[in-house]
This record gives sequence, C-alpha cells and structure tokens, in this order.
Amino acid sequence: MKIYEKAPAKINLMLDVLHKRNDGYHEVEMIMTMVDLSDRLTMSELPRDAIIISSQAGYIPLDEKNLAFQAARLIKERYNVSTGVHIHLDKHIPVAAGLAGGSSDAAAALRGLNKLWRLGISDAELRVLGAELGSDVPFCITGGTALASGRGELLKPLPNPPQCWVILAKPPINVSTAEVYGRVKADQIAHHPSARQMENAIRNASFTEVCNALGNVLEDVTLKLYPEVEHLKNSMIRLGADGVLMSGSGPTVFGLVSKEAKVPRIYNGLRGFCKDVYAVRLLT
Ligand SMILES: C[C@](O)(CO)[C@H](O)COP(=O)(O)OP(=O)(O)OC[C@H]1O[C@@H](n2ccc(N)nc2=O)[C@H](O)[C@@H]1O
Ligand SMILES: Nc1ncnc2c1ncn2[C@@H]1O[C@H](COP(=O)(O)OP(=O)(O)OP(=O)(O)O)[C@@H](O)[C@H]1O
Repeated sequence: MKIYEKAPAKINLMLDVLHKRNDGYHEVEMIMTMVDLSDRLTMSELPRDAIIISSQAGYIPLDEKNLAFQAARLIKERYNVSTGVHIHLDKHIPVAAGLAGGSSDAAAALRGLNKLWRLGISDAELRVLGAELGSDVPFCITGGTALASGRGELLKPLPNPPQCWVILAKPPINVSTAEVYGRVKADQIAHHPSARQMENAIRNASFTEVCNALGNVLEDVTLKLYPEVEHLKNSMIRLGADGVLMSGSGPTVFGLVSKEAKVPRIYNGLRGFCKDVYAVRLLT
C-alpha cells in the first residue's frame, strides 16, 4: 500500500515574542497560514523494521536528522509498529527558509503513517506527538489559518484570510531559528505587532487591514544579521507589493498582492537578483 500526502509551506502573518521561558523557549503569539507551495510525500510500507528516507533534493539529510524520519520513528515507537516504511520526499519548499518545510514534512509523515498503519490517532493526539518534533509541527498537522501561542503549539483556528497572491523570495543564505531566538531581547522590543488587530482584519475579510496588521519582531534580529533581507523587503515594496514581511525567523520575505496584473512585474523584478522566487496563492 502507498499513501500520498501534501506538505504545504506556512507563512507567519504576524509574530510576536512575549518573554523567554524557563525551559529556554520563547512565549510567542503568531498568526500562521498555508500557501500553495508544497512538498509531496509518498509513504510505502516495508515488511521489515526499517525507516528509509529518499529525496530528489540533494541538500537535505536523509538519516535520523530528517524530521520525516523522526516523525516515523516517534509514531512507530509510541504505537509499537513492527513493520517499516519508505518515505520519498519530493521537495519543493526551499530549505531553512522560514517556511516550515521540515516541520510540514514531519506533520505530513504523521498524518500519512496514521493512515498507512491504520492507527486511528485523532488530529488532537497527532498535534501532541508533533509538538515533540518541533514548535511549528502541531500547526502543520491541521493547517488552515490559526493563532498560535505558548511556544507555538497552542492553536486557535481562524477563518482563512481573503484570497490574494503571495510572492516568496529567499535570499541565498541559511538562517538558524535557534540563533535568531537566542538574540531576541524580549524586554527591549520597541513595537509589538497585535494579534488582535490581525485576527480582526481576517474576520473582517479585509485585505487592506491584513496588510496593515503585518508584523514580525524577529525581523529586527535577522535584518541586522543579514542586510540583504532588508534589501529584499525594500525591493518588494518598491516593485508594488501591497504588504511585505519576513516569514518566521527568515530569510524568506513574502509580499501580499491583491491584483494579479501586478504579479509579473514584482516576480520578474525580484528574479533579476534573487534565484528563489515563487508566485503562489494562499491555500484557502
Ligand atoms: C520561527 C517559527 O518558525 C515561526 O513559526 C517558529 O517559532 C519556530 O518553530 P520551529 O522551527 O519548529 O522551532 P523548534 O524546532 O521547536 O525550535 C528551534 C529553536 O528555536 C528556539 N525557539 C523556538 C520556538 C519558540 N517558541 N521559542 C524558541 O526560543 C529554541 O531555541 C529552539 O531550540
Ligand atoms: N524534511 C526536511 N526538509 C527540509 N529540511 C529538513 C528536513 N528534515 C530536516 N531538515 C533540516 O532542518 C533544517 C531547517 O530546515 P527547514 O526547511 O525545516 O527550516 P525552516 O523552513 O526555517 O523551518 P521553520 O520555519 O519551522 O523554522 C535544515 O538545516 C535541514 O537540514
């Protein structure tokens, strides 16, 4: 038997850090949604007790460092599964980009293996398992749009934002999420974006209000470390995107665009100096 699962990328429409916790993580408030840029997982049962990861992408680990491997190992151990699985990852989401590529693969593996091995695990239980693998994994289990709190694992579902184009551009640098959080000074954040304002904008289905409510406190850290991210933001604004923000800990910058006619100019303008550019829709 084979199971196919899509693993979409996420963007953070807002991200606020409230304080550093005793366990080393940061208490956050974020509103996340999915975009139509996905990895594709194929999961095939193996009669022997093994987890094999393969991928067409040459630049990701295929051993126990792969989050899909960790997801398979976790579910196998927790539910005493004695057979194995071969997971093929058809990667499309850029790696270490702030788009939760690895987290979404882990979530898709948990969803798919639940079906492959007929375990009957509820979504709520899958989210609890997912939290053991990473803070973004619980959101990626259910997807949609949500307000995340705690370290990212406490989720309140929201309606999807009004449909629009999303231009994603990733400069050729790798950003470590741990390093970015490590440099945040939670008590010195000058401006906190408002989760309430973004939630209201989404509930009002107002594209303009969504653009006005965009904000990410991790930008201050990543933009200081990598000025090319700020350059990319400024270029996207100059080319006419309606709202522009860095996703997660970066370095991917996204631009929200309501009018399709504006998309080619922004896309082509960015492609002039950035290789990794995508024009996609929100996954609504
Ligand atoms: C930046 C975001 O992607 C935005 O959605 C997430 O907040 C991070 O999610 P993630 O990559 O799944 O993060 P994890 O794998 O759980 O943690 C990576 C590292 O980031 C830091 N981290 C992460 C989440 C959080 N709320 N506080 C933290 O300080 C911790 O140092 C942790 O060791
Ligand atoms: N299935 C996977 N796909 C991509 N990267 C993976 C995967 N498994 C492990 N990794 C490793 O995880 C690291 C982060 O990659 P990933 O693409 O998940 O980052 P990200 O998009 O910044 O995630 P987040 O937004 O959740 O912080 C990379 O160094 C990569 O080697």
